Amino acid sequence: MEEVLDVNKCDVDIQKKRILSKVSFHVYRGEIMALVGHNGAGKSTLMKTIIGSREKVSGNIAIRGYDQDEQYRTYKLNFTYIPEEPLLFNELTVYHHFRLFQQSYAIPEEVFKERVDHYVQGFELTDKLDEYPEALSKGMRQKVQTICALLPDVPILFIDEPFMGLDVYAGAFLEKELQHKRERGGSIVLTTHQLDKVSELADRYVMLVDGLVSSSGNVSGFNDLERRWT
Ligand SMILES: Nc1ncnc2c1ncn2[C@@H]1O[C@H](COP(=O)(O)OP(=O)(O)OP(=O)(O)O)[C@@H](O)[C@H]1O
Repeated sequence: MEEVLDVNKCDVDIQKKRILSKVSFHVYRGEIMALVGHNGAGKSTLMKTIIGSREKVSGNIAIRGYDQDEQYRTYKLNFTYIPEEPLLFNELTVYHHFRLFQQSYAIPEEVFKERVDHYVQGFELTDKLDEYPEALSKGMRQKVQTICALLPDVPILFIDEPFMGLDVYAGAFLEKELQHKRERGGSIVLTTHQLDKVSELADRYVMLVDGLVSSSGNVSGFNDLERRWT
């Protein structure tokens, strides 16, 4: 199996406190990996470290063999990220956000138009394309951020709490899109507190307890884990 993400013995400190300790795991091509754990276990910190917005003290991270420290420019073109809280630009319209992603990831015009149409309809944003973020609800901003991350065909997508803030219809649409992405060979790492989503959607899980990987494995064994965890 082809390894897409390799996280190797990562230590992360925040304000001199060790938040992640020797975290190691990998993600294969075409699989969905769920990061689970209690509040404060370190899931968001781990994601931020992988995408490069938080520094590690030691360890290595590579995506498709591109090292985060040595080859960051290529590394970052191999993933997209949906943060827990939408981070949009006040001075750009919804459509301009999509254009920005098109340019950053060199998406061909035809593909871009087709995908924007598809996602905007699926997420019910057709009448919002010319709006600025301040005129959108939080859920709508989350949808815009989600579409941006879905537009490029990157090998791996990181999503912090994908279903938080989305209505039932949008959540179901996103779930279907994530499954399509996986069928096309894409990999996804997501954090979630919704344990039903883990068994429904993910292939494997990594469980963090106080910044340490306490267990990992196939989701088929997750029901047992869930009994121990809750
Ligand atoms: N900016 C920060 N300053 C100080 N401490 C932080 C900061 N960000 C995270 N932490 C600490 O790091 C630890 C891990 O937090 P993190 O947000 O990664 O947890 P999480 O597993 O994502 O939690 P949740 O499920 O609540 O989202 C917590 O103890 C938290 O207090």
